[in-house]
Amino acid sequence: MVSKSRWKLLAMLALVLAVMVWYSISREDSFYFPIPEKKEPCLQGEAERKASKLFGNYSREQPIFLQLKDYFWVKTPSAYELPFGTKGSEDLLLRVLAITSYSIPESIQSLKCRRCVVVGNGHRLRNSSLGEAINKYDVVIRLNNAPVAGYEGDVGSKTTMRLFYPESAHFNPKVENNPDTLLVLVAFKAMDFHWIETILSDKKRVRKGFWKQPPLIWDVNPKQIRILNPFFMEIAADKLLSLPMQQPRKIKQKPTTGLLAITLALHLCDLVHIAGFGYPDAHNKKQTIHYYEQITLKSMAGSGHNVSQEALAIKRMLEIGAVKNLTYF
Ligand SMILES: CC(=O)N[C@H]1[C@H]([C@H](O)[C@H](O)CO)O[C@](OP(=O)(O)OC[C@H]2O[C@@H](n3ccc(N)nc3=O)[C@H](O)[C@@H]2O)(C(=O)O)C[C@@H]1O
Ligand SMILES: CO[C@@H]1[C@H](O)[C@@H](O)[C@H](O[C@H]2[C@H](O)[C@@H](NC(C)=O)[C@H](OCc3ccccc3)O[C@@H]2CO)O[C@@H]1CO
Repeated sequence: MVSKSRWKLLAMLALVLAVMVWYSISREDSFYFPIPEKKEPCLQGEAERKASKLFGNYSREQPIFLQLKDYFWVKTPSAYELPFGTKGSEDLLLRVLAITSYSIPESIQSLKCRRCVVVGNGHRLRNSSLGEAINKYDVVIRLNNAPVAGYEGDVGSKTTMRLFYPESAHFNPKVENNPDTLLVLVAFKAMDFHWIETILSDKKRVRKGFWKQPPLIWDVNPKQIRILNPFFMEIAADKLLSLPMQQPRKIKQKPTTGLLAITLALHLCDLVHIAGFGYPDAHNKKQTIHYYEQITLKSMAGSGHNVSQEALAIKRMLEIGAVKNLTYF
């Protein structure tokens, strides 16, 4: 016969177990009883296979970031000037790569299947509550000076990479990035290389030559800096937007940083999701375009972007399943 005290002990144990189960479920992180996280299935090479329909068979050998070691081995110099190539900016670039020349971190390189999300700066992210979902991707790519502080619920807080140029660099990079965020410089003109050189080697800053004043003091760890291979700009411009690579006009046509980031993600990742992409239609003069500030399409006059052409390119990517959209389009 089981004694009364044994029954009591069993009842106590059952109660403790029940509390543990309840606590685990209510915490959602399943500390006691791990439930496998329901992540999107990731198929190795899937993004590349789908993207080849858009890009054709372009070289997958191209490095994501420019590094001194690759640069010296380049047999044929770049055919295009910035932002589509490095022609004419070689000396400046070499000086930059002598200071900062790092590759993809092992934590990304070693992933068997890379799930990536590109977070555009569009207003569609406002009140989206996508923050938690965004933080779950292996690689979160953000753009320009888009903030996370105060918007975590909608846009998340993880930032694996942030693409930027001097005029779009956040003045307070430590607040809006993680300590290991890769700050990826997209160079549009030779002065952009010069700016990063002056920042990293603390040389005399130059104020002229920018269309908007970039930070003069920029508190970042040089190990976080990467220089994006202009090849991706060439691919986005040529294959997605059919832009001419040599443009004589003053306002040169170029892809937006977001379209560039999607192009890069299709090269780097196995699964590519996007969020926060899509502009209001051209007649909508009052709709604010960003999730973090009140500006309209008018602010983009003179930018050299063709947002309707880009929308078509993104729609095509969605149709063939190369990317999936977390917001509406
Ligand atoms: C005034 C101006 O030059 N605005 C440009 C701004 C500005 O320089 C930076 O925000 C820094 O202040 O940068 C751009 O882009 P921006 O920083 O606005 O947005 C980043 C990317 O998100 C996508 N986007 C944004 C808003 C929206 N409603 N729909 C979207 O799809 C786009 O793909 C966009 O690239 C840029 O770099 O491309 C493009 C904008 O033209
Ligand atoms: C991805 O492009 C970035 C951004 O989205 C564009 O709006 C911006 O366009 C600027 C353009 O690059 C500038 N051209 C040059 C040669 O610098 C243009 O310059 C006109 C100008 C010059 C001096 C003072 C004010 C304006 O300004 C455009 C913005 O209005 O380019 C970004 C990448 O740099």
